[in-house]
Amino acid sequence: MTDVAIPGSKSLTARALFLAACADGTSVLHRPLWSDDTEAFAAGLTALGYAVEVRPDRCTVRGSATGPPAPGAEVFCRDAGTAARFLPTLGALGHGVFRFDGSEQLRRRPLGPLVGALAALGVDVRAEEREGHLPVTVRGAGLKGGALTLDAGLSSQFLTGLLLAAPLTTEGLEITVTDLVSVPYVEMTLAMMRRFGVEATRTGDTFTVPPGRYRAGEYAVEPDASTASYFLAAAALTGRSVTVPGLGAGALQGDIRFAEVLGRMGADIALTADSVTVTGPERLSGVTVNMRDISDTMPTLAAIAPFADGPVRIEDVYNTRVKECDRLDACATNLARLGVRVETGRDWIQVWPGTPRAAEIDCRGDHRIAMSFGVTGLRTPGLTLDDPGCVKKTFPEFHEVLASLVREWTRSA
Ligand SMILES: O=C(O)C1=C[C@@H](OP(=O)(O)O)[C@@H](O)[C@H](O)C1
Ligand SMILES: C=C(OP(=O)(O)O)C(=O)O
Repeated sequence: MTDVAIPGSKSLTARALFLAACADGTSVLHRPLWSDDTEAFAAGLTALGYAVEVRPDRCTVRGSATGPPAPGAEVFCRDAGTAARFLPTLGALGHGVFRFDGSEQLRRRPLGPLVGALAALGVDVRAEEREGHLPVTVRGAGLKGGALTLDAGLSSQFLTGLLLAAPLTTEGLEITVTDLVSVPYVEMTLAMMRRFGVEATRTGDTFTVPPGRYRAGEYAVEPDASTASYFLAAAALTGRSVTVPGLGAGALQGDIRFAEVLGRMGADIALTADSVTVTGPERLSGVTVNMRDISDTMPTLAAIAPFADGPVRIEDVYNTRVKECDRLDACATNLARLGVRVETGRDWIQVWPGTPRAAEIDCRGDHRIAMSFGVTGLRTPGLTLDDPGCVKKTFPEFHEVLASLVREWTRSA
């Protein structure tokens, strides 16, 4: 059995940074993730005037319960969806002109529902070039709050951005969603808000957040469950065992449920309060799985799917088409390059058993495509990635950690 140390959760780090920035007093975050996305998030907070002190294993944030201290800012979100969908709500709480922009990749991704929601709340918010996309300028004048409807069918991040900011509005927010994906991320948001002292409620499709004050404190970030999926998949694919310490039954991240999917494919799963272990079977079985709640792990499953003894079908993942790239298309195109039979529809992908042959993977600048097919490479001699460095978005050391896992397996064989 091999322990793999996984860096902190991107989603928990971003939420903890936001909440600490909005709390009264100074907060300390332990074991946050430092990667391109969370560095962009922290730099965004610094631009907004918050005092953020970054150390490798710890981060200190001095909060302001009355919105961003800066009288205006330019915030560059790089490739980070979290920064683009959470930080503009801070601009709306502030007083001044706040401009948000991102990489070409992030500019392509949808932002319309958040822009529309802020406008419905009376905020002066404008997309500069293309409706519903970065760059946007927010002229903050404090946020009164109120009731609104929101379409979160392309991304739950629009809802999370509004929920996190809601307690700092004068009247609170009542948000009714007409559609919602990635529900566990919203549950994570509500749990984190509670951890920082604010109770939001959900009744059916309506989320209600009263005005309130976040409490500063200490917060320890769990290892990232989406990152863990590559190492759990590696164990499932090779018949080996991997344990991820620090990530167990009490995890706040929905992506821990990827282990259950591997269990349905015949892997042995041991979940304790604070660890998960996957042991691969002789041969994986085919499976049909709805991944609407855990769609960041869709590429992980698609990339090991050819090695199952029957078809693997992944359903209800339309919104993976508007992530760092069109992930359904990227998975299908790369599997086809490897000589594997694959078919996709609007919101699904099906992969048939096959023996992948050597090919170069077109990563499309997407860390999850690179990491997922990096795992395929464990059983595909000659597989290469055209852009291995794109893993820096969430796990700059991915390739070294995977290689050292393989070295350890070889030593113990
Ligand atoms: O709120 C979050 O931290 C995230 C929500 C999910 O996005 P969508 O809601 O767009 O699916 C997920 O894919 C992303 O990696 C992180
Ligand atoms: C979709 C992702 O990131 P984000 O939306 O936070 O940019 C991801 O990490 O897979």
